[in-house]
Amino acid sequence: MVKPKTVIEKIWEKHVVHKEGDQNLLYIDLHLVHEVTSPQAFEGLRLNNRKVRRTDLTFATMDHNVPTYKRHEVRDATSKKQMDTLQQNCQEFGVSLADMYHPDQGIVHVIGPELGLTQPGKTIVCGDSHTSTHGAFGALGFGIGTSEVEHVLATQTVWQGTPKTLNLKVVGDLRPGITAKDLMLAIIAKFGVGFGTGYIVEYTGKAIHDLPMEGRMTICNMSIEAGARAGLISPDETTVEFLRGRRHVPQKTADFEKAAAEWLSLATDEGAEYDETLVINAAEVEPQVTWGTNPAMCVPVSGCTPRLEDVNYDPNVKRALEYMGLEEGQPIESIEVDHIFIGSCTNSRVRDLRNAAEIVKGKKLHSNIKKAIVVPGSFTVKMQAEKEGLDQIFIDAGFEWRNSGCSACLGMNDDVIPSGGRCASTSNRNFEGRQGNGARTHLVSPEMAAAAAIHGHFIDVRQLTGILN
Ligand SMILES: CC(C)[C@H](C(=O)O)[C@@H](O)C(=O)O
Ligand code: SF4
Repeated sequence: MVKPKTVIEKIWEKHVVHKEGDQNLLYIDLHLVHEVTSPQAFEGLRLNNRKVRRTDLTFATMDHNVPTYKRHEVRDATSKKQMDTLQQNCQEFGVSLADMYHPDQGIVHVIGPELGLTQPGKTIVCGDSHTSTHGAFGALGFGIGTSEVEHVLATQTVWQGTPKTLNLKVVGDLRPGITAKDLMLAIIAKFGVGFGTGYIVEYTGKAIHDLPMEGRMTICNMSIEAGARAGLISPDETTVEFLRGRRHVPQKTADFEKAAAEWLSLATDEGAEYDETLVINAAEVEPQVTWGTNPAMCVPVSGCTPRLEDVNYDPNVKRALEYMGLEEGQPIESIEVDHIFIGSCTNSRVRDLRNAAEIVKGKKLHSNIKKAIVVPGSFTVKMQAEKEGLDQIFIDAGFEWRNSGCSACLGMNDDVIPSGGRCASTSNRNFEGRQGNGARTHLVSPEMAAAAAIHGHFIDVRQLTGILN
């Protein structure tokens, strides 16, 4: 009998082209490039007189630094330089680029799946930690450093240590009104920011496979916040249907069906073993809100910030509460916010925007809110959302409707939260200073961000939708 295998083992084995001890040289099927982590890599090629080995497997976009308000107004000199450099490098090395005016432009982890570049079974790298997002498709997506970006550009391979595998098993069903973001925040809150260290995580269980691709991307995206090397979900019919008809998948029906059959065969076999298994019950998950400065500092919206005596006077908790300007034991619902950010590679796809718009529709921003922005993950998302009239729903409520990019997810462009500002954010990181010096970030789902926008403080969105009274 053939030994049952996980999707991780199946993809891994197909891509190891050379081994030295514990180190494996992996062939890379797709290399995504952005302006921040590529300049030195291209410079390295230039100095060594090398070419990009597979320009056909390399795609670049501008996302981190692009202005989302007025496209042509790049105020920051470093941002401008990085974008100009990417433009020149792509031209010189023959790499296709979606620059900030290109219809395919968007956050690198949004456009890969959107264009059908991301496919099951592929090894995908990018000089960006959230490359794990692509794992939603049953692909192995790794974030790599700039020197590795150079290595992949030159050789289309990368060195990786042999991974350990972890089964993050989600039992039970998510209750109505609970999102993939809540589930992932609850997973990190339960198992900690280090549970994935050294592992490639596969998310399994019915609740995971019931999620649409957007929700799966939200889950896999945040694997990195738990220290995982990658996170993925076995491909299934939902994966196949999402990809059907996209630009880079086989176009003829017969060819697509053949590819789809191969993709489905990659799913983890019944009885396959993992190095480690963790279990969470989806039915216990409530809407989540982070109160601290890492994603595990998170509680249900009905909860409170920790009491110091309950956490042994943990200095990290104390410091986080201080930075966040919160009291110990403070009810989450009493926390008032003044900024709202709906966007980032975690939650900026059309479905995310639709879900937020549903909450906002016909309402107005609360007077506590100084600024609320909606930043579509890509130009394509923006166009689709506008076609559906979502932009108008947000604008009527008092939100700003922006152009696509990473925006206020990180303080690398003009969209920063001011010092002392408190933001309900749909992004993935709440580190000190992440959204700007002294800015305070609370990670939530798009629905919860929308609810906070209307009420000026955190509130269980299920109260607004009639799921809870
Ligand atoms: C700028 C880039 C290297 C960085 C990353 O790797 O994740 C960014 O995308 C982030 O989210 O902090
Ligand atoms: S949206 Fe945020 S997390 Fe995603 S790639 Fe951009 S900066 Fe990184």
